[in-house]
Amino acid sequence: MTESIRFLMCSPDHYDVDYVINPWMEGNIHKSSFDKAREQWQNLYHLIKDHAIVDLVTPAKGWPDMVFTANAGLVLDKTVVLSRFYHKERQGEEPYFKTWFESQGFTVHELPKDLPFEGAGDALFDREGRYLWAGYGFRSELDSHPLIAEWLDIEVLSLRLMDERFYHLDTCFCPLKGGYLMYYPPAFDSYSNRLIEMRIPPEKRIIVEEPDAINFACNTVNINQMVIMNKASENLKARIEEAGFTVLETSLTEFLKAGGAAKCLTLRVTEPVIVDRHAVVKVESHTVLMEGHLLDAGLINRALDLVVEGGGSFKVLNFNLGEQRQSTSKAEIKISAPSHEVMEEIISQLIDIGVVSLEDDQRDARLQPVEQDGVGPDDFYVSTIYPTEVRVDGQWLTVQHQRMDGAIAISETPNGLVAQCKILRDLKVGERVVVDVVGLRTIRKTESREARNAPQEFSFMSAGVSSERRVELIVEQVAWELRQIRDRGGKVVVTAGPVVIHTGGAQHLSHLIREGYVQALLGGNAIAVHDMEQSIMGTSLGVDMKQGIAVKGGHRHHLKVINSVRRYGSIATAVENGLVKSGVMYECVKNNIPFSLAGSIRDDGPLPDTQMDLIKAQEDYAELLQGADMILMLSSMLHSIGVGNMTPSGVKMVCVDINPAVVTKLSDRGSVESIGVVTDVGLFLSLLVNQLDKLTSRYGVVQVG
Ligand SMILES: NC(=O)c1ccc[n+]([C@@H]2O[C@H](COP(=O)([O-])OP(=O)(O)OC[C@H]3O[C@@H](n4cnc5c(N)ncnc54)[C@H](O)[C@@H]3O)[C@@H](O)[C@H]2O)c1
Ligand SMILES: NC(=[NH2+])NCCC[C@H](N)C(=O)O
Repeated sequence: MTESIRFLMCSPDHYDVDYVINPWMEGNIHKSSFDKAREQWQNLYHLIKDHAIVDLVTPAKGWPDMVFTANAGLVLDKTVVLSRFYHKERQGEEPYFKTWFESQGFTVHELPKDLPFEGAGDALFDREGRYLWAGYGFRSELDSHPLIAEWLDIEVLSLRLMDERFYHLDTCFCPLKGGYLMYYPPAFDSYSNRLIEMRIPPEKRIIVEEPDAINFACNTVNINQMVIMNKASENLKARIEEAGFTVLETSLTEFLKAGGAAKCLTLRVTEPVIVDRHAVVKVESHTVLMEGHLLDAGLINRALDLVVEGGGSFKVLNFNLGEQRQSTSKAEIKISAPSHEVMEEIISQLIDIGVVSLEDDQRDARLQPVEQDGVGPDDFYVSTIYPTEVRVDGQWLTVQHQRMDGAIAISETPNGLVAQCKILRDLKVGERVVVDVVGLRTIRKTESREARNAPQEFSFMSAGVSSERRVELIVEQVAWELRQIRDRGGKVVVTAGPVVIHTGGAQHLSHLIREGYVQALLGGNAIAVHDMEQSIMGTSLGVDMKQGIAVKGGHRHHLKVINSVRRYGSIATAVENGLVKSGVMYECVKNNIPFSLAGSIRDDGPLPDTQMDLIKAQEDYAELLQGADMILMLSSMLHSIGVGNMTPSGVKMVCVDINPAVVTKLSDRGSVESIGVVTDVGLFLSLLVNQLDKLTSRYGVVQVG
């Protein structure tokens, strides 16, 4: 017997599966056998007793899970951090464990009431005593880790649990003597896995596979070179033995029904104490403010989900609920993350949805100089579509040329500091670029309840993909908007792919251009080629547009068209000389509508107007997009995504595509102004033109094209 090692156990007099608080208990209510449980517990008790001292705490009636003493608290030396159970089903165990610890002369630390932490079930010492691994995600809150680090004066490494079957750290993670670690990696998020790999060298990692993990192989009691567990496969046993341990199996099936096994049934009350240790904790906290229709627009849910999905945790410090339909709510939320890196990622996503960091009222943004033209600092802040402000030298600057996926560059000008969004290639030495996420805020329009809720006639719908039956309603809305924009002299930009022509949409798009509904056209080589092919030869990609059948030799038509237009030197000259007599390109030229054709690797020809210098093409696109009120994106994934990336929020975007995935990608920018329509583009355009004609005649201004 090793005198210096002691464990605390609790006999299963009142043990049963009485309720469900973890997936193992489901379907097992009152299914464990009392006699068998007692026998299994006795076997474990004697096995441990042969090698260590076992103390017993008196079981209390009505608290069936009290057998799992690992959850009593976390002990180091003569100090204990008492558990604060997450579920009320176990909270009644707390006073019994507290009394026991006090009777044994421990100094007992108690966490605040609303800060769950489930003791040694969720916190495991490295067996060399160097640091503490602490789990969070299901039963214990990340915010408990800094307090534990302080009280036990030890470095805490936070690990996030992801699989609810492994809801306590000790169900999937077991540090062993000699710096070994037996664990089941898929139970953790990638950040935690990296942290583990940084601390434990590969030769000391004993990876447990799922079949062993679900037999609670990681839930092991380690006494020197011995490991006691419910069950292990031959393969796992061999690997553990290779590391120098003896494996003792003892069946604990009745306790598995409650979600526990060997380690859960014990609490080690003598832990190796390293004298030279210090409290270190990487957990960071940050207080943020949210304002708006937090409940009815679902903003608070989105924010809290982002925090949790990002690996952080939160505490709502204040919530001021707006009392009336039009009033907004306000919430102050404390966010915690296991490291600065994780915090940065979470905050940057929260900034995107308009959350304001409270500390940032006092903090300037962090800037780093551009050291090479066209290259940003490593962790530059990636811009979004939302209007952004950045705090430099104590003043908030509005970022100019807002766009997605750029960097924010600060330059000194004779008129003072200027902040602007720049794509990486445009960064210049002499500018400074925002890194990290401090000193930044985005300005979000308060979304009204109505905009977020079910679509109403003539109100622009919230972001989301429409179902087929809503297409007509959307067409009505788009038609209404197009008319409004035209009447007030606004700007509509169309980006379109060749499918518009193949689906018979050319005549409708031509109509829109002729009627003044389009102020710029963006596309590629193909739309122009197929449109002019239809105009000159009556086919589109060799298919007769009237009869819908392929014409003999038709596959060469578009090349002939390209060749003819090349002879004229430009589309405009070809139109002026009567080669092209109708269609989309014809209307553009005739109505002085600027267009930009961006080249691609698959282009035939190309047409003389197709810009094969892609940087120049992007600049042309950006210029034509300036000041747009609405962008109609018609069946071109390539050009639509390109356009989406350079457009700030506030511009209405309508994306029409037959593929829901494309529509979702484009319309899901989180802004109310984007709308997706999953339908055939030819059909959409024909409905749109019809509706516009109806609207126009309703106003008594019938215009004949
Ligand atoms: N001959 C040529 O030079 C030639 C030919 C084809 C494409 N290209 C070039 O290739 C690039 C990409 O072309 P793209 O824009 O056609 O391709 P793309 O793949 O980017 O987009 C086509 C989109 O149309 C959608 N679509 C298909 N049928 C539809 C329908 N009936 N209704 C609505 N949506 C429908 C698809 O889901 C897809 O998202 C462009 O630059 C283009 O100019 C050149
Ligand atoms: N340390 C452990 N993993 N303990 C297992 C506890 C089981 C108990 N039924 C619970 O869900 O809380």
